[in-house]
Amino acid sequence: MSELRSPLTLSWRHGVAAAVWIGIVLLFAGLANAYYAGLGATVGILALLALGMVLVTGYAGQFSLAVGAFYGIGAYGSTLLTVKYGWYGLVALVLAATVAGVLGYAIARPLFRLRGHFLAMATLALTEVFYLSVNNAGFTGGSTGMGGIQPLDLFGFSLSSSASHVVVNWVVVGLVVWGILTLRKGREGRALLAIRGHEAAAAAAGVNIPSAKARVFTASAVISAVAGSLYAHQYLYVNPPPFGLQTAIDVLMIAVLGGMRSPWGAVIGAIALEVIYQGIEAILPGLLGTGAVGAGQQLIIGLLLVVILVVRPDGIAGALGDLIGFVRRRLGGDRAPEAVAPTTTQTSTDMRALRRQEDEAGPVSPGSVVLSARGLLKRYGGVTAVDDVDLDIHEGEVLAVIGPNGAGKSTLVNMLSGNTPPTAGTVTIGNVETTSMRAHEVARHRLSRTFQTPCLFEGMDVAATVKVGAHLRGNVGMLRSSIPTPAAVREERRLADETQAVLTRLDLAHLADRDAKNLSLGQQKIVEVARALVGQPRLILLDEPCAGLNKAEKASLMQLLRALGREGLAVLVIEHDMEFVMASADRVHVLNFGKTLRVGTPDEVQNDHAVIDAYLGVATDADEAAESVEVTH
Ligand SMILES: Nc1ncnc2c1ncn2[C@@H]1O[C@H](COP(=O)(O)OP(=O)(O)OP(=O)(O)O)[C@@H](O)[C@H]1O
Repeated sequence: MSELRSPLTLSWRHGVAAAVWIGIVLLFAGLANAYYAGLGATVGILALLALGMVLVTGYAGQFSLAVGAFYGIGAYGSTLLTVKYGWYGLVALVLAATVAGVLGYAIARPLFRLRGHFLAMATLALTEVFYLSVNNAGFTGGSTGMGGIQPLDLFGFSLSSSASHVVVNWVVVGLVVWGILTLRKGREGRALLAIRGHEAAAAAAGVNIPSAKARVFTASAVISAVAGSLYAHQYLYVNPPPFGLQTAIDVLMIAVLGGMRSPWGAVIGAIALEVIYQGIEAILPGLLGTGAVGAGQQLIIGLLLVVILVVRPDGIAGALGDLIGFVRRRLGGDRAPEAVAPTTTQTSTDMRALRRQEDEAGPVSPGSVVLSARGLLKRYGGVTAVDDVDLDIHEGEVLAVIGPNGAGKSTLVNMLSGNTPPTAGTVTIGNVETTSMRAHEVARHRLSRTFQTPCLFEGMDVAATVKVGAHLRGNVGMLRSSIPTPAAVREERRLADETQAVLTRLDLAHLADRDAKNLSLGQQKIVEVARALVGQPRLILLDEPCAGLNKAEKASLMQLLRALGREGLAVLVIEHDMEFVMASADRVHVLNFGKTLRVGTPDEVQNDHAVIDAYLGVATDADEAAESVEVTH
């Protein structure tokens, strides 16, 4: 269902879901004997650890194995505070989780400069460092560990039975699942998914990537520490092994098995792994003898993971999600989503005639300079991609940047938007110099952009993809959108309305709940334009928006750009389609080998011999070149 139609809200359905959850937990706690209740409580702790991994790895796409360290901080923190200093258990739990959160936040910035397997190695090293530290430190009891921990006391009610552990652990799991599901519907959750999908596009939408990664890592550290604290109060004894590499690997197995992209994956994975272990323990001794259990478990789980990774990388939760979708469609009589043909209300495709109509609709009168670039230079080693370019974009103006392949057009736009730092030169937006700002900081000056290759986000529908562009139109943070507070709900409604307005304007409303990645290239390009517009920019940069568009769609886009200009927006468009450029632009900036070749009106440029020679091709006369309808590269 579209994110627009399934908004962030607090309804009676949440109450029913909570009642069902608690009912199942109480039923299990009441029916299970002490052995199975203990097992159930431990599975709850593992589910919590996997939920932390879902946040960092599944949502934000950052592969972290630091879970062992924060789990241990929670367990040892609670133990030290309660056993050595006599603190009240709940207060110790909160303090241990706070310490884990603060530590997580402090190390996140340097840590997330790393990517991929370097990040995985560094986070695994954190777990190992923690393990070695507690294993060798005297005050933690070294390899012997520490005992004497008392059961958690919940306002006079001692949680000493296995049944009470089940209830507490699974209520905490339920709260975290709800928080993570809710987070996904708000601006912070969307920002995380956008980071996972395409960092440059997320930054261009105004997402502060280092800060978002640090916050999600902090949240994950806190969840892991709470799990550690619950572990300590359940087992009443801590020693180093549960907080080492093996736990990090077990939690990874749970997340992979259940599915990393959904909090349900963590719950399903934790239960499934335990059921598989129990099944192997029950069946294997009869077949191969008791000695085969250990190796058999490793082998079967390993094979299962390989199969899951190959067949269903989104795990059991992903497969179940598809099954539920299928059943719902069958019951509702819906058909599976089909490819949607490009649609447009545009009937005429004669761009010159349309331009005349647009000019009659109201003249575009360029206002003050919105963006000014001076002496922009970009070198990549020996290649000078952009060479001493000056450029001004005015309010209400459509400026086209054209030039042969490799002329430096995309590099120029990347420097204007903060995606690429210039080697020399300055960029000023309004009165503010933005030269050395990063993309998310430049976006705050109401600059939006699209990319040459559409940058969409895995698993997001069109509505949510577009809503990412409204990131800077809201300010609700991670905690408030996980709860969700009335302010968060109000903000989401406003963002949904603004998104709906842009979708309607761009003829995309009927695609709102389609997976954006499944659309045609042309539709994906328009979705990107919508994402850029929903942020209500004063300057929009479009990198080859016509690629993949049919004639009618190009004509619609051309009319849209003219209309945006009339509304006072400054538009910079890179395009190879000359018919589109000549019809939509007020001025054309021609680049060749990184240098400015000519700046002028469409008429001036298309009659310029230097431009014809360099870009439009050696023509016998200017008119012939002007007639060159489409230049493809
Ligand atoms: N990250 C990079 N590292 C090295 N060279 C680069 C990099 N990005 C661009 N270049 C080089 O800079 C020059 C300009 O590239 P750019 O992509 O800006 O051109 P363009 O005009 O946008 O081309 P096209 O129309 O094909 O998109 C090219 O020679 C390109 O190979």
